[in-house]
Amino acid sequence: MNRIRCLVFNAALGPLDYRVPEGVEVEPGSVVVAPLGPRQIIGVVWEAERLPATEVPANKLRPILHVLPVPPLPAPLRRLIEWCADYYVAPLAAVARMALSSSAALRGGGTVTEYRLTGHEPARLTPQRLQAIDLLHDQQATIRELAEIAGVSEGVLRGMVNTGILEPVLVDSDRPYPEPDPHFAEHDLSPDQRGAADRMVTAVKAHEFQPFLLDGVTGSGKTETYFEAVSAAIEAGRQVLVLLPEIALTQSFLKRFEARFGVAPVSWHSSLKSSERRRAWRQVAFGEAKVVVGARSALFLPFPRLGLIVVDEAHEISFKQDDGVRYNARDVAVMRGHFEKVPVILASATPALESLQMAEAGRYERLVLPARFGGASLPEIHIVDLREKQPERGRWIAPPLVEALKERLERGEQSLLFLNRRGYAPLTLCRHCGFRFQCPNCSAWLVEHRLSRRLACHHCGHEVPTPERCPECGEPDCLVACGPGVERIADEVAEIVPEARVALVTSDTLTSPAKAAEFVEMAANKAIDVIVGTQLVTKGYHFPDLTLVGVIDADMGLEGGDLRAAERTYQQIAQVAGRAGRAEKPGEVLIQTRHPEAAVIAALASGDRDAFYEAETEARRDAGAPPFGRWAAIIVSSEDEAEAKEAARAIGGTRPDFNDVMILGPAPAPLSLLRGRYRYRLLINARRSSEVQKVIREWLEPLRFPPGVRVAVDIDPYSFV
Ligand SMILES: Nc1ncnc2c1ncn2[C@@H]1O[C@H](COP(=O)(O)OP(=O)(O)OP(=O)(O)O)[C@@H](O)[C@H]1O
Ligand SMILES: [Zn+2]
Repeated sequence: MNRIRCLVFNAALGPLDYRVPEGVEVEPGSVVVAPLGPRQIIGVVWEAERLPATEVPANKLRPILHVLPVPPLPAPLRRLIEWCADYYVAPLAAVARMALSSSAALRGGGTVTEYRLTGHEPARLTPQRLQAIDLLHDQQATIRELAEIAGVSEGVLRGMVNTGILEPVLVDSDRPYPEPDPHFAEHDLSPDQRGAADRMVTAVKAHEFQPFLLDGVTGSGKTETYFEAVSAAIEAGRQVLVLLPEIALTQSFLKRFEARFGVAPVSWHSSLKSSERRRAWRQVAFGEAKVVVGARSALFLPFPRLGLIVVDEAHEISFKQDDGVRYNARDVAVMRGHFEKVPVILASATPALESLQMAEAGRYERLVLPARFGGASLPEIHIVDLREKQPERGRWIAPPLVEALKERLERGEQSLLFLNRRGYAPLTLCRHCGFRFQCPNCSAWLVEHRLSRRLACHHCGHEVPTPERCPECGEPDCLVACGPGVERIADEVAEIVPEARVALVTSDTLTSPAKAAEFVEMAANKAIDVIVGTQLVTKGYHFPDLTLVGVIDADMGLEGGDLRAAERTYQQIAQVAGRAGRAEKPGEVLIQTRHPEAAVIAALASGDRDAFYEAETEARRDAGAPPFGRWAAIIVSSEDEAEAKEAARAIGGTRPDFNDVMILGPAPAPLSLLRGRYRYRLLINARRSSEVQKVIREWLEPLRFPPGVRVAVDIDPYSFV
């Protein structure tokens, strides 16, 4: 058989058939280069019977040009790609592209030239060269990447190579990673940890699909416990994938992994240099990289010998991708485990209701760690009713929290204040004329960032310098900040306890893995007294001297009114509370709220997680919401408002009529303008058993739209804006 079918990476084309020239070997999964008109395209050989296409007569078939020097995408990964395309109503090629995530890796191994400082510094330097020298310490990368880091042109750097300030280094992109040693530093596990670990290890050894919900309170040692399963997989000669929700968490994970296994694992995330990406992808594909820790995109790496998947902090919503292929990495991880026939561990102290429900139904095995490791107790939780205990005018920290902060400082212990809002203030207006700063590309207010003296949109990244005068009425010094952001809270802390060393931790300050590492280092060495942070500091971290957690505004997350608002609030506050008192010294948590009577606040105060989840489960059941019913969204957008509206109306006008499917809209999306595109949404609610995907596919397939219109389908949406 020398006819092959290829999945090609061109949005406008379906699968194409080609001929395999004499002497060339391909198999399903092979990555090939094929001609398309005068151009060349990359394709993946696929089983023809699984990928219908129009048959081309044999004499018209063009031969493929060559096979790329990488192993074929393994069959379980091909099945996963098909499943994702089908489940998330996405083009197969768009999903497959996520597996071929390093184009350099596809071209083969070989060497890359990178550059680094030599230490030689001429006496006279241009300002640009000085800037480059300042910023390139400890960096080694290609000229293009260094230019980005240093903020100078590639020409400047080339000049520096010529004068010996920078030197070339040849890097072999196929050099292997050091191997983790499963027995490097084994820990004695507590009886609860042992019980859970044994179950997971048995499943790893049996090499069978088994999802586990590792449900352990904060500080119970979930990481140490699943490390046992990782160890068993390495020993069995298999590869392991650990998914983390954020790059910021990777740093402390790398350290802990190294302490247990002797070397750091291979990491995979969006800020890898291209040479690191190429090396990691190839080492994974050849089965050489043993343990990979990564963000959700690591899920599509071509592991040939996977033995275990771990999803840590599995409840995190950042596992949901909200553009391109809109998938949920937690769910896709379970499916990959299914196709690979390996166990999948979902670890969390605050599991998603969906995951608990799967455990209830017997589909996941629930392993419980009911207590903190080493005898530490869970922190005491107190509610601060803001209606009775008001902060001073223009302040946000109420007297009980002020007192607690001062006390910690006197005792030399650390505090953490949590507010999930970046910047100084969420809204800025003119005192004189009432003008409000709005994003030109989005229906959203600009957020003041005082540290960088800018007003920024948190949706599209649009930024302007904070003006001296109101752009509307021209008054000078008339801008007022409304409401708090973390920067404002940090200022307030500095006023309350001026001697305290305050660290602001948000995605604006922890901008790289190196910055994250620096923060962890400082906090662990007690060079920080008070941490003020967004959701970035709520999970994963383990600082033994941190004994006070203050939640500035527990009501904030409840305002949006979205399906998961209460659950998310519970998770966020329980996680941040879980940072307190993790070692010998007991922890205390103060939660500021105007609604102490709200079910979620009451549950947090009493620590009665089960009651909260039960009530929430009943509410979801009544509403036909997940996991009992299905939601899906269709989002229509265009830069032209009328065009978007017309397309949404056309979709609405052909809505199918089913008894068990309810279709709402089209209506302008709550965020009706985003990144310059006008948006309309339709929401679909269906009973669990009905096939929402099939309904949507058949509904949208016959419709045609102008080229400027985008129609996105979001199955199991998390975002309702
Ligand atoms: N068996 C053990 N031997 C030694 N140290 C342990 C053991 N189990 C846990 N620890 C230590 O206890 C601390 C808390 O454990 P870990 O961070 O794994 O908890 P966790 O359950 O992941 O918490 P969270 O969900 O809050 O992130 C860590 O410093 C960890 O190294
Ligand atoms: Zn914007």
